[in-house]
Amino acid sequence: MVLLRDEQGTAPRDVVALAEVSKVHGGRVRALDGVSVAFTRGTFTAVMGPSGSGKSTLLHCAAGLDRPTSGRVLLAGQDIGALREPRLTAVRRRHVGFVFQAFNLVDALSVWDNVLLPQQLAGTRPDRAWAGEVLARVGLAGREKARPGELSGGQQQRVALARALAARPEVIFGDEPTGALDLATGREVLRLLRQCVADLGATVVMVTHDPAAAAWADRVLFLADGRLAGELHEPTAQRVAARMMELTR
Ligand SMILES: Nc1ncnc2c1ncn2[C@@H]1O[C@H](COP(=O)(O)OP(=O)(O)OP(=O)(O)O)[C@@H](O)[C@H]1O
Repeated sequence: MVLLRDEQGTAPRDVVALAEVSKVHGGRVRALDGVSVAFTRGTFTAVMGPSGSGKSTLLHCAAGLDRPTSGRVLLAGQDIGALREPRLTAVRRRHVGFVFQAFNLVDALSVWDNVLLPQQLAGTRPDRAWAGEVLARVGLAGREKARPGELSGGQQQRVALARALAARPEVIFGDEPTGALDLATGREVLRLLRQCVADLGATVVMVTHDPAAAAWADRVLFLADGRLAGELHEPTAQRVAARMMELTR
C-alpha cells in the first residue's frame, strides 16, 4: 500500500523545506526569525517550544496556510511563495493533510462524506476504495454513516486522520492533534500517526506541548523566540521535558 503520489516518477527527499523563513505579524511581531529546516519523506517530526515561540506560525508557513514575510518554502517540490491563490489552495489541497486540535469536521455530513470532502473541494475524483481502507485502518469501518456528533472525541480525531489520509497527501500537518483528547485516546491517535509513517511512508509534522506526545516522533524540533533552538533525535519524554525546562528557564 503506497500513500505518496509521485507524478514525475522522482520523489524529492525533502517533502517540505524552509529556507531563511521569517514572519512578521502585523508589521511588529517577529514570530519566525530566519528559520531553515527540512522535513524528510517518511519521517515524523514534532515541533515544540514555549508559548508564543512560533510553532503555529512555522506550521502555517510550511503548509501554505500563511505566507512568510521573507524566505522560501518548498512544498512537494514547488516554491509556494511564487504561487498566487487559487493555485496555492490547489497545491495545498492536493499535497497536504491537516489534523487540528478541534477536529474541524462538518457535523451536517456523515463520516464518509467528511472523509471525501477535501477531494470533492479539490475537484478530484475521490478514491472510494482507498477512503474505505483508511477508515478501516483507523478502526472506523462500519461507522461511515454516523455523524461526527455521534462519535467520541477520539473517534472524531480518527475521522479527521482518515480525511487527511484519503487524498494521499505528501505531508500531514498536525496542530496539537491530541490536545483535546484524554491520555489513552491521544496515545491511540499518536500510534495511528506513527503507523502512517511506518506503513504508508507518510511524512508527519506535529506541533505539541506534550513531551510524551513528542516522544512518538523521530525528531523533535525546538523553537524559542521564533528561532530554532536545537533538535532531538529518537526522543524520550524525559529528554524532551528536560530540554523544554532549559528553554523556559
Ligand atoms: N495573526 C497574528 N497577528 C499578530 N500576532 C500574531 C499572530 N499570530 C501569532 N502572533 C504572535 O506571533 C508569536 C508566535 O505565535 P505562534 O502562535 O506561532 O506561537 P506558538 O508557539 O504556536 O504559541 P502557542 O504555544 O501559545 O500556541 C506570538 O507572539 C503571537 O502572539
